[in-house]
Amino acid sequence: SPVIRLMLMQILADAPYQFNHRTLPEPQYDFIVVGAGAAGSILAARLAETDARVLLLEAGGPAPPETSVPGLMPLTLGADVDYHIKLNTPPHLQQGFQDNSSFLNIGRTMGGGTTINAMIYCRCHKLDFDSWANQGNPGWDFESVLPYFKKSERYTGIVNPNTEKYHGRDGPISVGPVSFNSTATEAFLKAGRELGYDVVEEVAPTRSGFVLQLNSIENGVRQTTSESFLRPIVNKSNLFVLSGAPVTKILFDDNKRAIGVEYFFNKKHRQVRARKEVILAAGAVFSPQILMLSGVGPARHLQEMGIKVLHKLEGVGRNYQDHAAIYNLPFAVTDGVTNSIFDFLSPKNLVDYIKQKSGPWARPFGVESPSYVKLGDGPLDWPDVSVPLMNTARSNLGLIVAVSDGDDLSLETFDRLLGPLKGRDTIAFVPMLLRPKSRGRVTLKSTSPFVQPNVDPGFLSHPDDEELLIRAIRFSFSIANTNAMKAIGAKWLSKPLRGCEQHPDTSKSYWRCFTRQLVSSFYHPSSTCKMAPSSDPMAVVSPELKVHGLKSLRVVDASIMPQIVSGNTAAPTFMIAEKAADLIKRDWGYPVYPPS
Ligand SMILES: Cc1cc2nc3c(=O)[nH]c(=O)nc-3n(C[C@H](O)[C@H](O)[C@H](O)COP(=O)(O)OP(=O)(O)OC[C@H]3O[C@@H](n4cnc5c(N)ncnc54)[C@H](O)[C@@H]3O)c2cc1C
Repeated sequence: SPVIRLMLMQILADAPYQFNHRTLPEPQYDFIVVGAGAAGSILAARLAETDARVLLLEAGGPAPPETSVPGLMPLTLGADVDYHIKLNTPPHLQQGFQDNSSFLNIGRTMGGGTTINAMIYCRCHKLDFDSWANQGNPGWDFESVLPYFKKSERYTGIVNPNTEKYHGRDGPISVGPVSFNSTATEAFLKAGRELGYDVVEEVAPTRSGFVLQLNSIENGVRQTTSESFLRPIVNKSNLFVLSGAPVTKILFDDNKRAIGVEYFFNKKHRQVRARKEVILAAGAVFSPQILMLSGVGPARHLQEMGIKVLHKLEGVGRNYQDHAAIYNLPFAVTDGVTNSIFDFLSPKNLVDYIKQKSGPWARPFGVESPSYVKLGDGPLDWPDVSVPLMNTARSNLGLIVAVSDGDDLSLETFDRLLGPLKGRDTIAFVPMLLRPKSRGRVTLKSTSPFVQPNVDPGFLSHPDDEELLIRAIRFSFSIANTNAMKAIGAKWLSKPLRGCEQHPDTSKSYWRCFTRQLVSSFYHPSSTCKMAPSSDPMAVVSPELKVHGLKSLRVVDASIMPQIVSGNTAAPTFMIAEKAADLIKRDWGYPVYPPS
């Protein structure tokens, strides 16, 4: 509520900057960046290092104060800073959710996903990027992109001679190890060793095993790309940031050159011109929506929608990938070994946070430690499954999540899965696929830019994905059955899901039924504007991120990933923006200082 937000603004010295302007943008800029999310905020800031004039347009409003507090992350889900898109899934899937489908959360505010996400800083695997390069994208192999990962990072952890060369120490985004591990997390890492896995550093290029997590948090305050990159340069005269200004269309001349955009601000449609380039950074759902609304995309779909085809590009909105996950595999644990909802409600902990930025409010909410393992077939040592430990499961959290409308399980499923754990300390595993073979699609629902597009995530449409997710569930149970986890009392108490009772308890057919009912998003939509050479029928952008067949238009965000990375998508998106900034500067003759 506005009153609570006002109170928080008074209490929190580090509330996000408001980026308010009293004037409207000028009629023309050199570069127009669409979307101030993970990628857009970085890109606009880097372009403004030159003397070019840069306009950054963001659909959402300023980041509200609660977003700066790591422990309050669940409050943002389903709130006004979240697009909260109901997924389109076939009727045999997701029956465990309200109305048979779950939500996809996407940030709609300054900083985009970085303002509402779980702040996990993940470098992913060397082979992710080598495989991008092998698909015809020179310059995107691991060795070439590593400097761009390091460029945005300000690592605050101690020096480790084995991994120091993979860290950046001078970038704008503060990254550090989790400030506190619960007893449950210690047990989880021990369980990994018991199962024969190493405990490894997140930035190791071939990381495989149980991982010590890194977070983008500094002194108890969330680090977003808008706070880290834009706030320090708000007074630069060549950068104009406008929030609350959704772009509705790209404007083209007769030569298919992007010459500006149409946007909506203060109840009016307006136009602004770009002298050099328009750059879409609206994320994997909205960059394809804007392209399609502008007549760029799959011809038949555009015609069906009554949109004049300016340029046929079959790949726009296709090739959609997300880390399909079972969000909640909850286990009861001994009281006190994990974070509890009551820690958040204690007045002492609130005062600690306000005074010293310490305590549970200062910690990343939820995931403290992931594991990356290979459970599928294939010759390479390239993990295909991740099972993170959530140190506070939803049963414990029922209260908060229900208030924020973020929990979308049906009441019946909630009751069977989490009911038996009510009032107990719990942990949950989140088994997920790192490189799903299924592909989904973003299509238009309406020609209105204010109607969210359809998102069909394609979950389990490839049969191998279902098999692997079942293996991932079983792997979660092997973790729970280790001595280390038994020592903290890990116990499966959930009742069989309705509709799955006919299958013998914990049999493969039971888990198949369970998987189909509960598969959902891990909030990592990507790959809908695939970077690939034009010979690839799904290609949307070139390795320079220029939209094929059009001029002066690029896409720079998570949508360009040819294949989703094997881990959380924010840090790879920072890298994409850092690299794109240099590609653009070089093209226009601005000085480029290659990162070390
Ligand atoms: C709940 C949640 C938890 C997550 N947890 C993690 C995590 O812990 N670690 C991690 O690495 N990743 C995490 N992610 C994913 C990560 O945040 C995203 O992958 C990342 O933000 C994608 O960056 P992007 O630049 O492609 O898009 P976004 O960050 O989504 O930015 C796109 C921006 O464009 C704006 N926009 C959209 N349409 C328009 C328009 N028409 N005009 C103008 N602006 C527009 C949006 O409002 C948004 O601000 C999480 C995501 C969510 C939602």
